[in-house]
Amino acid sequence: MLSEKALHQLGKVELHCHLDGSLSLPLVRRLAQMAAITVPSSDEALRQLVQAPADAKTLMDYLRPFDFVRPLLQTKEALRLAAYDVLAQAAAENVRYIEVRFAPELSMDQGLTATDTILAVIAGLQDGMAAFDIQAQALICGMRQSRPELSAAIFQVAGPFRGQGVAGADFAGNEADFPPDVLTIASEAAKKAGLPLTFHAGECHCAANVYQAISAGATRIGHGTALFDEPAMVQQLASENVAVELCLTSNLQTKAAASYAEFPYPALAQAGVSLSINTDNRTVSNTTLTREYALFQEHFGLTAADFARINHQAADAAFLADEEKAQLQARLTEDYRPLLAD
Ligand SMILES: O=c1[nH]cnc2c1ncn2[C@@H]1O[C@H](CO)[C@@H](O)[C@H]1O
Ligand SMILES: [Zn+2]
Repeated sequence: MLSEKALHQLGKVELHCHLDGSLSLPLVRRLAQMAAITVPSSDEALRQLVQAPADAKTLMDYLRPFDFVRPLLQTKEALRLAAYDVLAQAAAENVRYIEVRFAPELSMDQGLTATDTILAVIAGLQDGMAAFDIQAQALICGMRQSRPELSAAIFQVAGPFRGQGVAGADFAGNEADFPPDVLTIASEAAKKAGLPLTFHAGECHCAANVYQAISAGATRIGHGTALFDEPAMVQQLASENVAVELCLTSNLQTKAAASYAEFPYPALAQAGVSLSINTDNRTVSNTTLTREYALFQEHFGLTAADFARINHQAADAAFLADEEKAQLQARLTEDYRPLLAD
């Protein structure tokens, strides 16, 4: 068993982390002040506003705290501080590389353009990379419930930033009512703009969405929870090298998985699917990446060798240029060498 401290010290790669779901409480207070929004003075009361409700029964219940956060992220300064804040948290738990995702359209209520939001987040990531031992890129989310034409336009604007701070594109939000095949215009636009695609899919007991996402060109799947009892599709992911971004705590909160026993990790690992372990939302899910590792150890028996394998798989699935990917792999090899020595 790895101790809490040993889990904390492991080098990590995180591919699925939402900016707006991962703001630290001190930053929430600071942003609220900047936006002249009154928030409760006790941390406990504030936490209730930014955390998924304990009685959430669906993804849509889980997403409620994002409505509270949205007005806090309407300026370039706020977005820049937010990106820095997430890197500070990730670097503190030895994340070597992270892709931080956000939806430009949710920060355009007060006049920012999509380009403004992207530049502000990139600037915050650069601040974080200068301050901490971490590499980072942004992933641009389209919101499924919005007009696909809006997501298409945002991806078009984001395309030129590929490799200059932007990693790729994603779709988040209401999956049950907006499956991948109603978003064709937007996924085509992402691909045309040169953005590799990951897709939240299989988070609403809807394995068909995973299939649709792959057909739409996704090379990674966010969650994939519904793959639990879909051996044929699991096999397809393995043979097509489609990577799955696992988000364990989040899946229990949204009821994407009814229990640990219904989480697809064992089936995916057994089939050799490329995996990563992720928080999804540090604040909304009230977790850390280290805590997720502890849960994987406790419930699925992962060892240092498993964490090494999964982090190398995550690095391989990262939307990074070959040279940067090789550097990241070398760093992970160094990180895990002392743990894997016989
Ligand atoms: O697990 C999730 N499933 C689907 N959408 C999500 C999840 N977590 C966050 N978001 C959505 O993504 C937006 C951009 O970051 C958030 O505002 C939230 O609405
Ligand atoms: Zn997510």
